[in-house]
Amino acid sequence: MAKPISIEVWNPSGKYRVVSTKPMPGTRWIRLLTDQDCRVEICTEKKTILSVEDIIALIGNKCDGVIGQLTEDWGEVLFSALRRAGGTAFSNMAVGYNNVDVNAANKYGVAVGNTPGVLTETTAELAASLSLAAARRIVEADQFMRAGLYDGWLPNLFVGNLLKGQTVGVIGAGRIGSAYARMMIEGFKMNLIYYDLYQATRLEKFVTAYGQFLKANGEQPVTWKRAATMEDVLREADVISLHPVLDKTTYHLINKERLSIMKKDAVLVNASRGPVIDEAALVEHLKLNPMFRVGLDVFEEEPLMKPGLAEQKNAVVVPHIASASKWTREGMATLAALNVLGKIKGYPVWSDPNSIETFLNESSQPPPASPSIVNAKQLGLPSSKL
Ligand SMILES: NC(=O)C1=CN([C@@H]2O[C@H](COP(=O)(O)OP(=O)(O)OC[C@H]3O[C@@H](n4cnc5c(N)ncnc54)[C@H](O)[C@@H]3O)[C@@H](O)[C@H]2O)C=CC1
Ligand SMILES: O=C(O)C(=O)CO
Repeated sequence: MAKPISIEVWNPSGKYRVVSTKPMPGTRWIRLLTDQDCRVEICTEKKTILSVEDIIALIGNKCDGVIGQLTEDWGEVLFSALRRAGGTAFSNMAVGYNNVDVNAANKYGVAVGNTPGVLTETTAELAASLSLAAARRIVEADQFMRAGLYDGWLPNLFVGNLLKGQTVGVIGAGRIGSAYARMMIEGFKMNLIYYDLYQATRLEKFVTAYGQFLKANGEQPVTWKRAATMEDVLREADVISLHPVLDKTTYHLINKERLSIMKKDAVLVNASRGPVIDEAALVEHLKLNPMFRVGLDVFEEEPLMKPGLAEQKNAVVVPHIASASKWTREGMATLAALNVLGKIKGYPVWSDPNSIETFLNESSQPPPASPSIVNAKQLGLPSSKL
């Protein structure tokens, strides 16, 4: 017999059963659910990544909705199990939902929520941190200090790259890519080149206005360019940060060939999804080009790194923590819980998933709506007029 899964239960007499596959930061998300007659069951298993079988056991025979994680494989098997248990609501505690088969969810009439907006700045700040850490060799220098190797200032010690006046390249200039671009432009007076399927009009206007401000102050103005091809970004930029969604069009977007056209001393940052880079090709490139540096938050086969990556001094690696600020993680939990609650209660879907502040305001009741349901149209869910 399978070992029972350990859980923590809130409001045992609640009418609706909502399962969270992981403990999540804060308590507001729990309160919002229990106040609305939900029994909340939180999986407290020590195991980091739950299997499909573990989640089927959690869903059980009666489950109205599940809050899940980006490490879980939400496809046909789980959505059919959820539907059999009477459930129609699922939310990822993440903005990216490449772990979710939305077609399967549609087939079983399950709403799929995600958590955009609340993590935009936090994620962009981590991408900016990785850019700086890689450009200025901060991790290498830290290790050198701790190893007791510092025996005095030297003209050639840990020389890195100056950002001011250089070009920042952004691939995927959506919410996070645009926020990152602004940080690098405003903070370090970098010029912008970006590639996206859509024009980033607000970002372009910001750079134009900031350039005019600098010029009026007698400083060198910053500039922007929307690249016709991704290769243009790779050839021209000194620091390149990847922020697209992961789908068929972005899988191995950065491969051996594209790495070879980048500047030999470029900095490449990835805080989107690991498979956007062919990581084995990247390891080879790092070995052959010691001046080329990367900052990685995500990996092709998490939690693993491809062989050789950990040994490369020109790589800064952190464990998928880009959205890990307290405010953001509590906000993600709140949005995910409200996505599930909204569907269970038959609330409409918030009409602008980018404007979620009202759901995050702790001193007021959130509006009766699901903040962000990605398959609302396919399921014919009503849109909130609030
Ligand atoms: N490392 C982490 O902890 C985090 C990672 N993410 C990842 O970042 C991604 C982006 O998040 P947001 O900015 O909120 O999403 P978004 O939807 O606002 O931006 C994504 C952009 O990528 C563009 N894009 C799509 N296909 C493309 C292609 N083939 N070439 C170039 N651009 C393309 C889209 O047009 C869009 O502008 C998420 O999907 C998620 O995978 C998000 C948050 C935290
Ligand atoms: O939200 C996401 O997509 C993440 O990767 C975690 O914040």
